[in-house]
Amino acid sequence: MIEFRDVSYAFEDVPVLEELSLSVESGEFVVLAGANGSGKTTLLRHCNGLLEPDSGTVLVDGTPVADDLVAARSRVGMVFQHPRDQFVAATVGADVAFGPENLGLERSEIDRRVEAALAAVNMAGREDEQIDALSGGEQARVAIAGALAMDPDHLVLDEPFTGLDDPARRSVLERLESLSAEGTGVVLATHDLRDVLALADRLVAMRDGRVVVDDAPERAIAELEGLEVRVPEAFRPEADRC
Ligand SMILES: Nc1ncnc2c1ncn2[C@@H]1O[C@H](COP(=O)(O)OP(=O)(O)OP(=O)(O)O)[C@@H](O)[C@H]1O
Repeated sequence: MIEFRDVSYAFEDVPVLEELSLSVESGEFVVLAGANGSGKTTLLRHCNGLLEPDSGTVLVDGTPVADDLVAARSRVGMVFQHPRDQFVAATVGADVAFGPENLGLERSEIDRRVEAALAAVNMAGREDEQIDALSGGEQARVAIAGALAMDPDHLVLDEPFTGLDDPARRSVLERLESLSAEGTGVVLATHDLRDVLALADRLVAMRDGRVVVDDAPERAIAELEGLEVRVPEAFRPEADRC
């Protein structure tokens, strides 16, 4: 479980998270929505200690992140908004293998994970390609594959669909759905609620650093008015459709 308990955080003196509490159970699929600047990225960066709360606590499986950064970072797989920030190797295969290698796994298991993770993002067989030579969408897919290959207990993804074409997006969604069914907790921040609402157990929406909606998707969408969250047509009440 990932648990935020009364978390407050400010950049300089500007409050960004305000006494925010939220829990995500193992195996739960939570979609995080909210207008630009509502605090989603700031919240997610607390999951593995990239940011530390000014007050309050973030716990991963019961242990405060600050007490055991290594445990938090191996349990929580993160996919950042800007994939370039997370590459550590020059080629696709070496980058995706980096995390499993650090876990000390056997070579055959590492190779199996790299192959499966690349297949899940429609990048099968592209291990030898240079990351610098990939398009933005392809780099985003490699970043997701890197997190998948860690086989983490929880996956936290910040706008993972930016630049992804439809087949890649569908492939990633299918993988997230099966991971969640197998017990991996998924937290996905996105502006693009297309398709993800059908998979989500909960939709959490933020405004001004607080959680203002936390409900099953079908109920939550009725509470999103005024939050600048665009609800896909299929989920809107018939009267609101164009
Ligand atoms: N490094 C930083 N220094 C100062 N202020 C920051 C920094 N990062 C974010 N902020 C501010 O914190 C607030 C929340 O930003 P955050 O990126 O968490 O929002 P978000 O909900 O993820 O937005 P978006 O949907 O645009 O990605 C914004 O007002 C932003 O300007």
